Amino acid sequence: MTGEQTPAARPFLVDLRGVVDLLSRHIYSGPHVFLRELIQNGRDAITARAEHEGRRDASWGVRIHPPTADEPTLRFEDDGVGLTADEVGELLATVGRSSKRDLFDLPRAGFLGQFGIGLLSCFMIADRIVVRSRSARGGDPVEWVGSTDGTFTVRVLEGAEASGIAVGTTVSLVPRADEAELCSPTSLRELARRYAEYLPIPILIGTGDGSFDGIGRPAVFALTGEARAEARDRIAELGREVVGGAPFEVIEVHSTATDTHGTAYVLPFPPTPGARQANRVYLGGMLVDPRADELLPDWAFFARAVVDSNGLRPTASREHLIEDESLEATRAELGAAIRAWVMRLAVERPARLAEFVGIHHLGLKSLLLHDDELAGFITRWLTVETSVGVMTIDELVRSHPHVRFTETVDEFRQIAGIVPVSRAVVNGGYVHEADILRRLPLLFDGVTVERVTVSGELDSLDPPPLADRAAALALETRAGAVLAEVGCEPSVRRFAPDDLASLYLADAEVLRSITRGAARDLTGPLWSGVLGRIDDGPSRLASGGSGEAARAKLCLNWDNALVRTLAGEVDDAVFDRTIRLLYVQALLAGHRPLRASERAMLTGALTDLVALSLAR
Ligand SMILES: Nc1ncnc2c1ncn2[C@@H]1O[C@H](COP(=O)(O)OP(=O)(O)OP(=O)(O)O)[C@@H](O)[C@H]1O
Repeated sequence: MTGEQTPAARPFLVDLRGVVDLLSRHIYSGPHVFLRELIQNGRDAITARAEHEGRRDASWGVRIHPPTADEPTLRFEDDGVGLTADEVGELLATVGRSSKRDLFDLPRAGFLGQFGIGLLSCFMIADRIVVRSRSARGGDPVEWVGSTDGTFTVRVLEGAEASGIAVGTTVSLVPRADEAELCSPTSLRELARRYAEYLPIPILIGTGDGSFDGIGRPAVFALTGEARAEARDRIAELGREVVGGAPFEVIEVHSTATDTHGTAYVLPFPPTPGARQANRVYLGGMLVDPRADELLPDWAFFARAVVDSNGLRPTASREHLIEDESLEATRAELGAAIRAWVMRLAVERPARLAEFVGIHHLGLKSLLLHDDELAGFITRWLTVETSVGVMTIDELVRSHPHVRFTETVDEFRQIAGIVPVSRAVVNGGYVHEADILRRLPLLFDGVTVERVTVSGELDSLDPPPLADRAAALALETRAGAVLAEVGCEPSVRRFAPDDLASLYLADAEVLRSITRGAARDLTGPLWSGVLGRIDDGPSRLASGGSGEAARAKLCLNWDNALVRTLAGEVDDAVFDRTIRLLYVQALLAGHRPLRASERAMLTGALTDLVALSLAR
């Protein structure tokens, strides 16, 4: 027999310093979380004691004694179940061991801890942790001392040392000098309040003169039923704190899937673009994430929720939620509550809904494109700009069931001035607007939509009467010769009002081409080459070049007296200068920036006209 031996299995060794470093640098957001972990252990120990004794004493709580000048030790006492000598050895000294997991290694309901690393966070502020504990299960009290070098001692306390130690646990730490500030009474109070103000057990902080301050307040945001109705004002008051002003609305939200209860506050102002949702999440009354943006659906960008849950799961740092099925189900249920509020508002208080839409219209517009159900009742309350004034979509589809809209603001500006009331046009140029308008036939019975263009509208304007056609054509030809140098084509039409002599009209693509032309004049050779190639491409359009169909138009109003005069016997020089002036005037009226050549044209035409009149 060769006697091959199986090597003996040996346990992993853990370098505690490495683990503490891992915790402080990569898991927890900073050393301050040690207090949260201690409060959480105290709270869990009280839950375990209540389970063990079959009763809960309302006075069981935690007491925090900040270090003082005479006593540099921070003491943290709880009235929980305590630990026996065996438990101390097993639970405190084994990284990752927790009494809060069940037979199947799942987190036990009712307990906040689960990972078995929380106590180690105390090493982020102190080199030694001293735990003295007396178990509710009986036996002598015990002392466990752990050090950052990875060693620990356990001893049973007897006689005088044991007397005066009640059931519960005291953790003592001497903060390192660099963490002393963190352990000042003010800082401890602030931290305890941040993490545990809603924990339903007494949490007391020593003031240094033997007295204690309590930090608790009821979690009004999570109340339900009658208690919620009674706490209405306090819930609204909390909303001011959460949203930074009186909330537009306070909505009760809950998820039965995860035993989550809370309140969603509707922002009274539009959130800044790109702002995170920042919802506050408590688990069992303890703060987990003050800025959770995954709690509500994206579309609920206008709400900020504060919730307490017994079913959502935290990451090991306890600073975020795990993105799992529970969170997904919760998000869906909370979203449904907010959606139901919007629906109720639509039915019961339409004016209030209109106000809400007015505040959040920009965000709502993007949301409506993805959410048909919401779109069904929100869309009608959105307002749009039309050639006959601002109106809600509801008013629009009633008065103009055939909705005509422009794709850009520029086109709208050009068209709005000439279309008759019966052919009103909607400005679809603002963000998401055209997309929403295109969907109107899906949302409203009998509604049709049409995208209008400048050239299409121009074509629909009346031509001069038959008897005047020849004169009008002659005017077009004569004006065309003057305007050729600016790449613009005259077109004689009739439109109201008749005191408007001319209009500058150009389709979106023509305007883009003109802008590129202006940029070419200003930029260096590289860019002007690139911009030039765009215009020389297959979709070649004219700003000063050829491209018949796509040239800008100077639309001359045949009903205007000056235009009619120009169609008569007019001296060449006067005709030329007047057409130039009408062109520049139309550009200015259309809010088009003047190019250098157009500025020169304006000055030149005026100077010449003055000179001509002086010469006569
Ligand atoms: N104050 C206490 N009273 C009684 N038992 C305690 C106390 N503090 C810690 N323990 C015991 O020590 C174990 C380890 O505690 P630790 O804080 O490291 O992890 P945890 O609370 O179980 O989990 P988590 O890392 O999620 O906080 C606990 O499971 C608990 O059994």
